[in-house]
Amino acid sequence: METILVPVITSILLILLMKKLYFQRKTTCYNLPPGPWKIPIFGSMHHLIGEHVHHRLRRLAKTYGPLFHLKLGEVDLMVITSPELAAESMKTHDLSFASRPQFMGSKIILYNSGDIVFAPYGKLWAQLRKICTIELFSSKRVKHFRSIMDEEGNNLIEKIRMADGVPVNMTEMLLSVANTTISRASFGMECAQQHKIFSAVKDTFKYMSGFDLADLFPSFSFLGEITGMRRHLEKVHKVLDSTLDEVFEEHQKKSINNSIDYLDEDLVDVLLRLKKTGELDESVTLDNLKGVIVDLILGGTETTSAIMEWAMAELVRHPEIMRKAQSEVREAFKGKTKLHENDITNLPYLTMVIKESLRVRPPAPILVPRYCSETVELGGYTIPAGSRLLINAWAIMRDPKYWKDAEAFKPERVETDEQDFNASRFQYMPFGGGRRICPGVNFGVASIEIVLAKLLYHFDWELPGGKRLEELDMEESIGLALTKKNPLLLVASPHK
Ligand code: HEM
Repeated sequence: METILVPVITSILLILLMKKLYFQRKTTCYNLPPGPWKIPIFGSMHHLIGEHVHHRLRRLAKTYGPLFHLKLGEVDLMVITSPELAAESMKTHDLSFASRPQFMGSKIILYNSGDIVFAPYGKLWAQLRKICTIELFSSKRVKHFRSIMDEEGNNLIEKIRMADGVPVNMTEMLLSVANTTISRASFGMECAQQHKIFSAVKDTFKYMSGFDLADLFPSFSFLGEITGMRRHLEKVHKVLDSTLDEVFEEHQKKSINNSIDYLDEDLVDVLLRLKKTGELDESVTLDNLKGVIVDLILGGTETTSAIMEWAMAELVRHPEIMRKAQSEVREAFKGKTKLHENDITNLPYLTMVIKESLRVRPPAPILVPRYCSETVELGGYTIPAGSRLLINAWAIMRDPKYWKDAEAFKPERVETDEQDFNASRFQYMPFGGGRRICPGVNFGVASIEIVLAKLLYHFDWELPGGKRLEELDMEESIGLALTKKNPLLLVASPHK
């Protein structure tokens, strides 16, 4: 019976899809950017198979130019691979591209995309974004959170010390530091539900890329049913939602019994205070606040740990650069038994190492997709309303047209090239750009800086088992962020 059902269902599906796509095609006739050849129904999907999407998209840009078009099922996807066009989309036409596409994952997990990352451009997004800028990541608050980063950095140093020369799994340890830092900033010191929440979030990110069948054929929502995606997401959402409810309730109870000082507030406290004091628009619900917390975990954990991991791998591969970075830190803090975060403010060479790591290994290589809300002209082509836009920041930041010796890891280049985090020149934009630029830049960079400074100050580093530097594999894997495929194992010897 099953053997008959599968081809029957597939055929019905194909007929329905063809009919729909045929009628769609007849109604539109735009001057679209060029793109590779397509097959019926699936369009250019087959061009994305075989390697990581940022690599594949760079290869396609070499043939079709800095703005090309992919038809992926029902979706028109535009891909930008030049700073000029990135600026056009994020500056000149910032408003037209300020929205996000709506994915099944973001709708189910993030309260109908009622969070910051996936909210369509509009009133809700503006409210949540304002909370981020004024409250969650204000310089005062980030300064306060630096003490959490400091403590977590010290705990890491102790763990590595205890390994006593046995190779340590830096990948695992750095992720744990990033997770604990975000957890403490969000929920406070003790959060019994932390692991449940983090593992539920981890369970969902693979459905947020927009490349799932249900997201490429959005008007055929039953595809989510057939592939099992909807069921899985709903199950995870239920666990995540009820656990976040518990955390919010506990915080609410705590705030009724005690008044909490500004600097003792964790991020859940801040969100609840804003809700209680009526500083938020009435349309902002508790679900939106839970969505914000999920965003902080999604956006602020693996991105930060990935860059610390890549930076350590690059430093170990380049002993000259490692020596220079270590000399800077060791000279600055000579004689101290412990580095305090207050001291870690003026380390220009370390900042260069971080900026260069973000250039060669941006944690979000194709940023976060944008949605075109009105038809615009871009680079001499028409981008129809409803198209999705990807900016291949990874390819732009490795383009030899803009970067000398582009593939090489050279922190010194930061002295001559402008690499600011605000993407004022769109050759460098690890945090995106325009009005949806990452709001967690200061938080992220502070944690990376504090942890790396401590690692470099306290230890000398080498590969285990007498491995040669060239043997350190730098293979990539893409999950929530661009990470090393294989864990980074290093031997640490305490610096006397
Ligand atoms: C090295 C660390 C990080 C990198 C490379 C990074 C990168 C990015 C990128 C590329 C975007 C999309 C920007 C765009 O569309 O133009 C983004 C958005 C976002 N990031 Fe980050 N991020 C980092 C750390 C953080 C941290 C620590 C947090 C919070 C704890 C955070 C929260 C967010 C949020 C909420 C958004 C959505 C903004 C919006 O849509 O308005 N990120 N990030």
